[in-house]
Amino acid sequence: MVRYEVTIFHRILDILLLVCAWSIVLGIFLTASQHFNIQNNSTQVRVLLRSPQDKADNRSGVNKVSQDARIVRNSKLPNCLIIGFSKCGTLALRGFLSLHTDIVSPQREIRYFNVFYKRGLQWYRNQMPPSSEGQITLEKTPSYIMSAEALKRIYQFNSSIRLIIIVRDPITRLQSLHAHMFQGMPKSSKVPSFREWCGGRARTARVVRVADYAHPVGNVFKLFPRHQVLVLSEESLEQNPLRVMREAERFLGLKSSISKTDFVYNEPKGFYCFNTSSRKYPKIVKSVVLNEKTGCLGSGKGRKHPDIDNSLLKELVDIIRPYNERLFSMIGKRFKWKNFEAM
Ligand SMILES: Nc1ncnc2c1ncn2[C@@H]1O[C@H](COP(=O)(O)OS(=O)(=O)O)[C@@H](OP(=O)(O)O)[C@H]1O
Repeated sequence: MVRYEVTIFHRILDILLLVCAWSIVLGIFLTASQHFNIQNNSTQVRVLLRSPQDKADNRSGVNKVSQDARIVRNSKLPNCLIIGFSKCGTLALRGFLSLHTDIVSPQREIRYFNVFYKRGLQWYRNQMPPSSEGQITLEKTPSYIMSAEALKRIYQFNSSIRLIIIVRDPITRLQSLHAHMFQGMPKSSKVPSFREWCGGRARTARVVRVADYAHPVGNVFKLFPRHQVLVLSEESLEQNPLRVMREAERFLGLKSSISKTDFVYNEPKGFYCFNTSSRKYPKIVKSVVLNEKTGCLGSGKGRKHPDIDNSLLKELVDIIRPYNERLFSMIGKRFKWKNFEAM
């Protein structure tokens, strides 16, 4: 009886050992096949980019649709951000930079660091266009600079990221904002005049919220070293986009690839627009919302600004000038702003 029980016990032990051994073999097999699959996938992506045409297409961002779907895995998180300021030419700046063969950029403002942060980094990455090794991924959300919290998040995300800031004559920025908020509203709606909108007795506080660049730029400099931050002006971008592109290329450590034939001055629009016959134009059409026929940014850019009477102008200059001076001493350069030069 005892012998019989011992035999049964040995049989059960044998079965258990056999099961264990099979589990180990199966485990090894599954890990190996997974590993093989990953290797295989990345090889697939690399092989896709191997032919000279593929490489050229990918560098210029002109990927065929069928390839796009597969290369999308290759999207990278941004290593350069345009963080502000709204109404200061941020779209033109991002668009013109997208002319560079080594820069890719999503079409929309992603607002990850201030609005959609909870969606996580994988979501943020998924918003980026595909890029090849060595290309810079550039995202622009002009409201980042107005949030100290967003700036901290950017620092935590990548403390060596490159940041671009663009500013503009603050009084023109006020006019631009007014036009943005009220132009195209139905005649029946009560639109405040520019003077009313600038505020009555509470004018200073109202105006300073828009016109003080020094405070938000100071928040950037509290976190990031100066050499990682480029401050540009809308006026230079508007008058000489090529010169601004050269400055940005140097800042990003890129060889110059944007040329004067990439832009054309469009008389009716009153701005430089993309040259529709440039070989880079198909890439631009994918990354910037524009009028495809003219190559100019849409009607939301270059609106007619409200007039300012002389007494209001003088008042605004007196309020704003000290803030400009703070900005200039902080960034170590001055911008010639016509509203302030004249007074
Ligand atoms: N090349 C070119 N084409 C069109 N517009 C140009 C260009 N360069 C600079 N700008 C100026 O850009 C201003 C809009 O700024 P943003 O793009 O930063 O606006 S936004 O915050 O994204 O809404 C816009 O302001 P408004 O003129 O007040 O509409 C333009 O003056």
